[in-house]
Amino acid sequence: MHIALIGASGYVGSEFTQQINDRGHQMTAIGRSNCDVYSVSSLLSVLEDASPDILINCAGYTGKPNVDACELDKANCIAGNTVLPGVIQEACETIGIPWGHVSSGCIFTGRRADGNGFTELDEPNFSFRQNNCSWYSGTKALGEEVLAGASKCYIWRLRIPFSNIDSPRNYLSKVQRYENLLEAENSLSNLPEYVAAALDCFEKNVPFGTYNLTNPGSVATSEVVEMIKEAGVSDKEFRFFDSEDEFMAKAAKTPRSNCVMDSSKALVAGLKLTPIHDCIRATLAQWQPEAVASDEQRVAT
Ligand SMILES: NC(=O)C1=CN([C@@H]2O[C@H](COP(=O)(O)OP(=O)(O)OC[C@H]3O[C@@H](n4cnc5c(N)ncnc54)[C@H](OP(=O)(O)O)[C@@H]3O)[C@@H](O)[C@H]2O)C=CC1
Ligand SMILES: Cc1cn([C@H]2C[C@H](O)[C@@H](COP(=O)(O)OP(=O)(O)O[C@H]3O[C@@H](C)C(=O)[C@@H](O)[C@H]3O)O2)c(=O)[nH]c1=O
Repeated sequence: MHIALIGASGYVGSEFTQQINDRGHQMTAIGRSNCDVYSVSSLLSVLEDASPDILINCAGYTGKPNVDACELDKANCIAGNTVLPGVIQEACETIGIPWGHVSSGCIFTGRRADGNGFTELDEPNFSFRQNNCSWYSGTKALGEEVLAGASKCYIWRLRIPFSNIDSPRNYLSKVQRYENLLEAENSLSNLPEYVAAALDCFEKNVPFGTYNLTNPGSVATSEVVEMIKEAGVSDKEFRFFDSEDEFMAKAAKTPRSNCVMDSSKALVAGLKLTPIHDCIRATLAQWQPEAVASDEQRVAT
């Protein structure tokens, strides 16, 4: 299969690149360096030259080191997360290729009123419509609205990614590096499993639509800390904020989405996502501290 990948240079895009190569697919990377990605005609011209079978969009604006930074660059953020998916949709539909878009679970907060996790049928409750969200989350929710009714399109929701490779973007690293932690319950996505599930959608002819690609279940920050200690990955004295108010006052500029998601639609479709506690333990057992991590040592857990 020949895959056009938009956003290959990023954290999520690097994992897609690795797995696309590992699976023996051909790949054409498209980005701002070789295309005006906001122009349908420019994008079409690159796509017509390359003639891919499918397209994957993992470009977007996340803010660095975290979503607080999106509050300072709102135009770029809404361009990358809301406008860009619409341009890509138009281009893909014009040439009739299937495609997938990396969305985020950060368009939800908490749990559903019935206590269950949010499914793909639930309306985002952390969005501009609720007027309760960060700029980042608002733009991601709007990005999904832009794609409502898209044909031959997957929307894959990723949420707080982690892997065994220590890095500033990895949630398991963030937990070890933050001075103080917010106690919260979250569904999370193991990045290698997320990317494998996304690629499997095409290979297994999974029906198009939206999928919560989070590892089944949810986990509290304090449980993650216990697993890090049990695995011998860190013996740090972890400290917690007393409350969300203290977190907001001392460490954050904009509210965070902490939420529980239901991934049963993905599991029923045959996508592989390991239950969250098992997955975190397996990931920590293969932990590669940043200083020694390299391509050769990379293990897909
Ligand atoms: N990392 C995370 O925690 C999560 C990420 N996601 C989503 O995954 C996607 C990728 O995130 P991640 O890999 O972490 O981000 P990175 O910042 O690591 O990479 C972003 C990629 O998108 C491109 N890009 C950034 N801003 C724009 C823009 N305004 N217009 C066009 N292209 C842009 C960059 O290209 P260039 O080389 O040109 O700068 C780069 O390839 C995003 O859509 C994000 O919302 C979802 C949930 C969690
Ligand atoms: C800043 C900070 C966050 N946290 C917590 C809050 C939250 O539960 C968790 C993650 O918050 P961060 O600020 O690190 O990350 P944030 O930028 O909110 O992360 C998000 O990035 C975007 C791109 C997404 O789409 C999300 O899925 C998620 O990965 O860490 C602390 O415990 N202590 C801290 O000092």
